[in-house]
Amino acid sequence: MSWVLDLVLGFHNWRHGVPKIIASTKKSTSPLRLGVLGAAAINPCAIFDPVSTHPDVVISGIAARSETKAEAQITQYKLQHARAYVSYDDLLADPEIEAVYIPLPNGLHAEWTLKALRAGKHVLVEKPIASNAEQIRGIKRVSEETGKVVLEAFHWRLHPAAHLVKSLVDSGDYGAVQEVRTRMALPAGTMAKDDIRFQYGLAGGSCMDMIYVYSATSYFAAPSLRDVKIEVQSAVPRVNARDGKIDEAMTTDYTITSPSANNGQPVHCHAETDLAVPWLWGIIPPLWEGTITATVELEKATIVFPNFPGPWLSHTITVTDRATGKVTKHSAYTDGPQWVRRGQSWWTTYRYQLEAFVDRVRAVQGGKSLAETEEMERLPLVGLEESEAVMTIVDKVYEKAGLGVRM
Ligand SMILES: NC(=O)C1=CN([C@@H]2O[C@H](COP(=O)(O)OP(=O)(O)OC[C@H]3O[C@@H](n4cnc5c(N)ncnc54)[C@H](OP(=O)(O)O)[C@@H]3O)[C@@H](O)[C@H]2O)C=CC1
Ligand SMILES: O=C1OC[C@@H](O)[C@H](O)[C@H]1O
Repeated sequence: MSWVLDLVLGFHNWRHGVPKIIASTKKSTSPLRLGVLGAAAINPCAIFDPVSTHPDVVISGIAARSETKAEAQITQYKLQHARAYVSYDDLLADPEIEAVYIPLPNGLHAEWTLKALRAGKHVLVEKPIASNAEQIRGIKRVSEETGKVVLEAFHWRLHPAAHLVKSLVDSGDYGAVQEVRTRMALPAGTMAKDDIRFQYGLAGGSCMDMIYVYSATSYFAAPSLRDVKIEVQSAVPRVNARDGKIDEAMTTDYTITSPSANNGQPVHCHAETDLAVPWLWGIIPPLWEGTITATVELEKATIVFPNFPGPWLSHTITVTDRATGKVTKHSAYTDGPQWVRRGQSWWTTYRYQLEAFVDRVRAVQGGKSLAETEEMERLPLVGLEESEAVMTIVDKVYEKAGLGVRM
């Protein structure tokens, strides 16, 4: 999967002249020193590329289970400030490293986030941040104890396009939210059969991997996720042939009820994930099934946000008036209600994510408490409360489907 992202990113960067921008980016005198746990396939797109244009952060090290693998990434991506570490523990023990990015398999996220926090590092951890909501509560406690930042890599949530849709939904101009539908699917064969996503022991499964669908429904269904009630009405899995505990696909219906919105009435949500859409007649790859969309039905309009996890590539958000059928189009690549006057049209969702992470770490290093940074305006973030609410949906979906909460 990650090779597809690399290819798309290469094209995007070429189209926007990013190589020249990278070459002219000057680092600050004391940039944030970031270590990476694992020479994962996602690293180039999700962390190396954004770091290359951020003036205040450098990759200082990569740890891998094999030193040669870490060295190979350092060489291939010309990470001139980085050194290879022979183990994740070694990297965490290095006092020079101030923050870490964790792109390990899902089942290792909580364990290494806790170890990193206890080693005094700030943490940017891949989605899903943990295997279940209980683990997130543990992360929250240790983050508060240590005063270190933890950000789940819900990169799409930090892009101006997501903020724009949220502001349209919450504006009240289109009435109350009635339903939110999301879908994410990939043709069978996109991932190898033994990919981490198909391994129960590593907290795999389509709901875990494509958790964006639950992140989006909850973001748009309620103005805030504080004190929401989540009830899952149905969760229908298609299980993996090699492992009956792995949901290769899942179709879910649930409600999100917010005490402070919609007169306390539940908002219906429908989410679909599929990591392996079967080939047509077993011979034709269903490329048309690579669909990723979020649709918000409001009293007076329907808002469609196509490719919501990757709006940096290109997007057109449509608002269709229910009474007249009139369609209004929107897009946002910079600025918006949260970033105000910040960003560049070529910034990826991962670049916005890094901006948010570094901003927050710098605020904490500058003497602000975690709670104070949460209150700071103009500091977009995805808080652990939101991570917990999203994971609570996933836990309840797995319980309803009879597959058991991930461990
Ligand atoms: N934000 C996004 O757009 C994306 C996010 N992701 C997320 O990133 C994470 C990694 O995904 P991806 O890069 O595709 O996965 P990879 O399989 O390429 O990377 C996982 C890394 O985990 C390490 N690892 C440690 N223990 C194990 C183990 N027991 N089995 C397998 N690997 C192990 C390996 O590191 P080493 O051997 O180098 O030590 C490996 O490099 C996942 O959580 C996924 O959800 C993935 C793709 C896109
Ligand atoms: O963006 C993504 O698309 C496909 C997934 O497998 C991947 O992990 C995810 O983050």
